[in-house]
Amino acid sequence: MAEALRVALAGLGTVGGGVVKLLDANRDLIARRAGRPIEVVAVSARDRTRDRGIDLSRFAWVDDSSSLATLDEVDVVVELVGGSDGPALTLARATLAAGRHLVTANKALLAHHGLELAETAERGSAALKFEAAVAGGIPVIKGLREGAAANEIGRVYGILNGTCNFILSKMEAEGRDFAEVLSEAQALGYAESDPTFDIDGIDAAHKLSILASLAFGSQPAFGAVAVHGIRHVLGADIAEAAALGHRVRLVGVAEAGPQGLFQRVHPHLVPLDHPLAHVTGSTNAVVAEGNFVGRLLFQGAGAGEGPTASAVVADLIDIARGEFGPAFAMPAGSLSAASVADSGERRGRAYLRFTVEDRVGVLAEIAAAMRDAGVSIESLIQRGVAADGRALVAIVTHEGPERSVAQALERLRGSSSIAGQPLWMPLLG
Ligand SMILES: NC(=O)c1ccc[n+]([C@@H]2O[C@H](COP(=O)([O-])OP(=O)(O)OC[C@H]3O[C@@H](n4cnc5c(N)ncnc54)[C@H](O)[C@@H]3O)[C@@H](O)[C@H]2O)c1
Ligand SMILES: N[C@@H](CCO)C(=O)O
Ligand code: NA
Repeated sequence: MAEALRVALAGLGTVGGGVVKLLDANRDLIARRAGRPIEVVAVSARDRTRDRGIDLSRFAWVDDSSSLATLDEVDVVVELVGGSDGPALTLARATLAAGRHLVTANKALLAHHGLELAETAERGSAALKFEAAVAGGIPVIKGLREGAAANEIGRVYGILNGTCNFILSKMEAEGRDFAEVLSEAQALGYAESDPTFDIDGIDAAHKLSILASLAFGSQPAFGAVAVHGIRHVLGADIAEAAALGHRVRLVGVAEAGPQGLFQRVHPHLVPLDHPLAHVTGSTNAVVAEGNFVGRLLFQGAGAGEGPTASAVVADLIDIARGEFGPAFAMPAGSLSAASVADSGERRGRAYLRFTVEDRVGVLAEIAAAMRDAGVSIESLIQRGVAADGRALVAIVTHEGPERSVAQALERLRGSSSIAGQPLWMPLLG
């Protein structure tokens, strides 16, 4: 058998520990499939003494992770530290600049620096691989980059954050509000080190920018994605959505349109006859629409030790086989700049929810604002009066431009009849 592929591993947390365990458990099978053994030779993490349930004495230990990039006996560096900058970026740059291959699960790093890293990788004929970065164990990077490579993609969208999907599913199943469910989601171990990245849609936006790059040949650019999280979704919104035959899901959508590429992460109302409505708990799912292949659905575990390690090691097997090309499906110099999302011209149906004072004229005021902005109302429900004397008004609009809905909301801003911020959610079409 050929010489081993020698791996240096930075980060021994959930994913890094999983990679060591997987390489141990499936050692022989991986060697047969890869045509050569894959061996970890050096590791780096913050705490050398922590018990991780794995024997680290067989690996060289390095305190400064960036020095893994230039260790003599290393072919590939696996970056599982996390963070868009700091030690992860330093290590990624140093590894690729040294002409070494890099595998990473770090979507934040790629969303912010993917273009630069892809250019450096190409200059050094090195691989830059990141299957674990989007939807964890689901082979969606391979699916788009290889499986669907012959297609023009019209739209790619999906549930890209397990933490949010877990929270929304729990709120739905148990009729509870966001704040009550949040701590349970954090205990799952899927949350980012800064959990606001999950809840505010940032993690999903990182992943969406990577998917968009693969699907549309755009430069990965976090700043081009419009981002809204699930913080303001109430249990009552989920109940109204259910009454309307929908479920609330945080969906990232990247779509080619007349104004260029549009990328947005936003809670959506998803109709019950759509597969994404049936994705529950921490599961992820991605849909890609190709002009020859049709609709593809990728679904599975988007996070966790085993599934994420499975994706990291799949990348190592590709490298061991010598199977890799440009990081983002075409040479970095051919990727086009991503246009910044402008939703104004988009058309669709929308859900709007207002918390209102229960008094004469409130509904008329809301209806007038809709009329004046040219928004056509499909249905309107006013629900109950709470102890504080407030009621909930939920509206679904007919299809129309998003700009008109934004104008209606603008007209209502500052109204003394409306408490707090109204919530707007598109219906997934
Ligand atoms: N946990 C998941 O389910 C999951 C899924 C997909 C992608 N990811 C991504 O994988 C990466 C790792 O995530 P995780 O959940 O394993 O994180 P984690 O916090 O469990 O582990 C991070 C590891 O990095 C080490 N570390 C921190 N600073 C370091 C430094 N300067 N040098 C060397 N090591 C350092 C820590 O000691 C720890 O071992 C992140 O980019 C994350 O977004 C995680
Ligand atoms: N925090 C992420 C981990 C996987 O990338 C999630 O909840 O989906
Ligand atoms: Na993946």
